[in-house]
Amino acid sequence: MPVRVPMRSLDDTDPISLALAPPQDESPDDRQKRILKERVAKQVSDEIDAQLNKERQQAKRQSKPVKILLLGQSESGKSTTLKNFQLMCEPKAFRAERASWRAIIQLNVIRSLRIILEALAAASRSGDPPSPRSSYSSYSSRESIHPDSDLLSLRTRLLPLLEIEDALKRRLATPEADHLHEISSSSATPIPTISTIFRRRTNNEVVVNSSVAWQSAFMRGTDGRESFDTQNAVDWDAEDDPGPALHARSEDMQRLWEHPTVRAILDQQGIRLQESPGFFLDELEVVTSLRYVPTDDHILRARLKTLGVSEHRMHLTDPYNGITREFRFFDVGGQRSMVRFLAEHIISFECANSEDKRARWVPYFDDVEAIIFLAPISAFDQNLAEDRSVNRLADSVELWTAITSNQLLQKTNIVLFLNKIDILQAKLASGIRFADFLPTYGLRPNDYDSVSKYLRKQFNGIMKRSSPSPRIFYCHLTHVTDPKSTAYILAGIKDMLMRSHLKESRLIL
Ligand SMILES: Nc1nc2c(ncn2[C@@H]2O[C@H](COP(=O)(O)OP(=O)(O)OP(=O)(O)O)[C@@H](O)[C@H]2O)c(=O)[nH]1
Ligand SMILES: [Mg+2]
Repeated sequence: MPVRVPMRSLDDTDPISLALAPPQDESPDDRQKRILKERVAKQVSDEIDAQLNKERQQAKRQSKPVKILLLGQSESGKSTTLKNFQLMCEPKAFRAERASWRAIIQLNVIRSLRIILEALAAASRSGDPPSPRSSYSSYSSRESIHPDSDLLSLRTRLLPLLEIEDALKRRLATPEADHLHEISSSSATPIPTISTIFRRRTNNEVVVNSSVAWQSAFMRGTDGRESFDTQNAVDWDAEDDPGPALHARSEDMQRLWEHPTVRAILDQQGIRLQESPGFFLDELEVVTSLRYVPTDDHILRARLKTLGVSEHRMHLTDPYNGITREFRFFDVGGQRSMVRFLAEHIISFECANSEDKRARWVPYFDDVEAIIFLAPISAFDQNLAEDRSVNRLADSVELWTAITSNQLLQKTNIVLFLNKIDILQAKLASGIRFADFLPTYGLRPNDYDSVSKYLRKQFNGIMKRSSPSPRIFYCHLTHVTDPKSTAYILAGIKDMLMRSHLKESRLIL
């Protein structure tokens, strides 16, 4: 016969319920008092919840989006900083774009290959070596080196790969991408851009206006689930996928890159590929593997030049009070004319005579909460691609002066990133002398600590002298392709902006 076990309610065994249960010998009077006390406590708790809710709603209604402008010359790291923000705050969205970045990295590899093949062609031609061809060149005249027949046949085998560049660019320019742009510009705030989607070479670079959904051209249709984060996002069977062709020639490319004569020719022509953006030749085996999907690190290092201004919106939550705020980032393509135009006309009083342009642009830059200004301090020995007579560091200094002296921006927080410190360290360690390019540096030591300290002081001095009213000097020495150190800095900036924005909205004192 089965034994009957007395039934116990779940609450009888739950230690929390047991602890909160009234004493067993509670008198009717005590019970009355307890119930009253509990009612009062619940009322207070409900009132606090309602107040918090009200504050959140009020914050939502009252607060305008936090607008952040990313400024700096081309290749200073603005888009990479934005990618870091995305990686930190919206990692799922960041990783959803892996398939698209795979295509950009393939373009970057082909670009490096083209530079090498062109250098070989130049070296094999008798006569004078070529003149410097990029801002990464500092041609030093020496006796020319000629590629041997083995190298020339390697070159012949690799030449057809250059056609991949055109195929990828054709995909970037799919009708779908154009269509998506139309949708985005009619449903969200349209940004006046120089062009919608752009696929031409500027200084041998592919340029895309990243406000356009160019990414869709390389992603397999998906419903936005986790699959984005996996190999599923890549359409491995796409007919025009360059992956198999790159894989088939991977060993040849590695042989080319590691060939001592190639290194000598590049060196002679002053081409320092390792320092150039989108450099992946040291990882050819990985990036040309058949099922290659970029890592976070690769995405940060991929190079895609920004054209015009692109707007990115993110919703960030303040961990202290749970209030979510919209952040709008304006990534201003660093082409010289664009940045200067912005600095000198759009966001200044001087544009009184160009009312029309001002009216069109000001809504985007009005009420800018903060500017993140990037100066790539490793570029002290390079000249601008747009104007060979201008040193890149001097250009950054000039731009910094224009921004910090701008009347309209006098209340705007400006955060300075002295960026690309990894390249600066490597350059100084290799013996390149800072004082050779900046004579005022004088006889100070040619090491990273001294140079970075000196530059920090110079940028601070300029801000102090040129700012219309005193402001705090926020400055970070950054290496924005390193997500860990960058996340730490960006988290601090995010908190600062949340706080100052709340203060302005009078939501905190
Ligand atoms: N080694 C190194 N590379 C960096 C660093 N910051 C950016 N880069 C690389 O430099 C290249 C240019 O960076 P971007 O973020 O595209 O530069 P940008 O300022 O947006 O340039 P534009 O779009 O032309 O205005 C990319 O390939 C980045 O990965 C850095 O701190 N160290
Ligand atoms: Mg950019």
